[in-house]
Amino acid sequence: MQVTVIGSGYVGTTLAACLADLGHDVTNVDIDEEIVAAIESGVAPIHEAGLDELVAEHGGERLRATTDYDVATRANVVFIALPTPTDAEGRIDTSIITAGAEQLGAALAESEERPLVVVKSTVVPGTTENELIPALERGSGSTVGEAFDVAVNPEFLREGTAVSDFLHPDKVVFGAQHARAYETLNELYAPLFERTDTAVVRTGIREAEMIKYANNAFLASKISLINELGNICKEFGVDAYEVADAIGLDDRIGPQFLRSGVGWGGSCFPKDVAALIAAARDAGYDPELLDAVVGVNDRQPERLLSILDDHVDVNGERVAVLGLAFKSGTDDIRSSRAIPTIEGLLERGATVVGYDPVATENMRAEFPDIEYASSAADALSGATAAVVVTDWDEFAALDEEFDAMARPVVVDGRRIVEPRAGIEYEGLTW
Ligand SMILES: NC(=O)C1=CN([C@@H]2O[C@H](COP(=O)(O)OP(=O)(O)OC[C@H]3O[C@@H](n4cnc5c(N)ncnc54)[C@H](O)[C@@H]3O)[C@@H](O)[C@H]2O)C=CC1
Ligand SMILES: O=C(O)[C@H]1O[C@H](OP(=O)(O)OP(=O)(O)OC[C@H]2O[C@@H](n3ccc(=O)[nH]c3=O)[C@H](O)[C@@H]2O)[C@H](O)[C@@H](O)[C@@H]1O
Repeated sequence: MQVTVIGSGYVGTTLAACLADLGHDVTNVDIDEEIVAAIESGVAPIHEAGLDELVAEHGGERLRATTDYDVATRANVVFIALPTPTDAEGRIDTSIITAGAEQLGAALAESEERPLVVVKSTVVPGTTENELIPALERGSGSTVGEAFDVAVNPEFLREGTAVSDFLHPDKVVFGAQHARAYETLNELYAPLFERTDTAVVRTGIREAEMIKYANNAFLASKISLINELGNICKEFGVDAYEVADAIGLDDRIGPQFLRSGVGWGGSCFPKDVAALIAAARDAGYDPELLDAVVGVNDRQPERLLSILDDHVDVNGERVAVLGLAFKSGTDDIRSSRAIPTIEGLLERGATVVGYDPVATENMRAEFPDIEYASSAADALSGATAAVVVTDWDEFAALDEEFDAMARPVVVDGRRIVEPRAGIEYEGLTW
């Protein structure tokens, strides 16, 4: 099929490269000319395992990129994978996606086919019907069902494992109003369904929008709950990871997302939980539990630092921050727990030296004035303390590197460093 993907960030690029790999002809549209040039020349514009290979194989051929929305006139399916950030009050900010939908509508006015426009971005229930369809109609001067159809197909991939998650999903969700839209999505995903046993959920547009928020809210809540339990464990001298291993054996709980520590960050949990809270409140419901989920998460970096305070006064001391990305496997630092951790250290008068295998340049834009090391060993050398914020595998292998510290205080926010003789080690929830 001919596919256009509007927006070529973490989701749009992964989606386009994977659809090209499944045999479709795909074009990414982005306003960023560097991203477009990268894809055209077969280079992945973001760091994602497996993406380099797919973009190298298909870029410039079955996978194209352009800044021109008019390419959508040739498409059977057009995905919208534009950002849906939150505003200062935590509400979803639909300005980018609405403007994109209107621009897409204008391009679709020239369309020969009746393409299916698929909302991939995460949007609060009602957004597609109340804002995106009207924007497409304004742009095209036509109505839904006449010039184009609309569906919602939320994305559940995780950064760091985006390609593998997309190609091996637990489920795909098709939200639509008409059989024709389900059929088109089915045809598009058919090569994937042939390879994997995937649950397909056919539902309405609002339900599909809500399923995405419910999924993220549930996962964020699960982590905050294990963090709350972990904080209590710590007070009793109990190892929260032993407790998590045991409760995870209960099928009703399950073993995933039970790693307690410095909390959840990233481009989605923080903004999506905030947007759901704001939308619920606007609708007249007070989401007390979700407020607490955010509250527990906000507290974890400060708890990490207060454990550090118990070991050492960091004022005037060099402190290594191991890990800057919001999780391992990505260079994304959006809402990384490293940010409040660095802020807290700077407030305490510490000299901060950060290290991350891939996210340093992104963090440099956020904190241009701290020092960045090119290896964990360099970061630790001469440091009075180290805090671990991201669960990169390489931190598990650190050993004699700690010997070069001025004082080997290590506070681990991710249960990744191997405690050993000679270091003053303490974990956040164990
Ligand atoms: N990052 C993730 O892991 C996931 C994100 N999502 C959702 O997917 C959507 C996109 O997220 P990301 O890919 O992370 O965003 P992103 O910020 O990585 O990428 C967005 C891209 O859109 C481009 N763009 C901005 N305005 C544009 C316009 N008017 N026309 C064309 N391109 C434009 C930007 O240059 C950028 O390349 C959001 O709604 C997000 O909540 C859903 C599941 C996973
Ligand atoms: O909507 C989105 O953007 C995506 O958000 C998350 O994916 P992502 O944020 O990429 O990464 P996760 O693996 O979920 O990790 C999120 C945060 O939770 C933290 N986490 C995760 C698991 C855990 O047990 N403990 C924990 O603290 C991670 O360190 C990270 O900071 C969801 O897992 C995806 O399903 C969803 O598509």
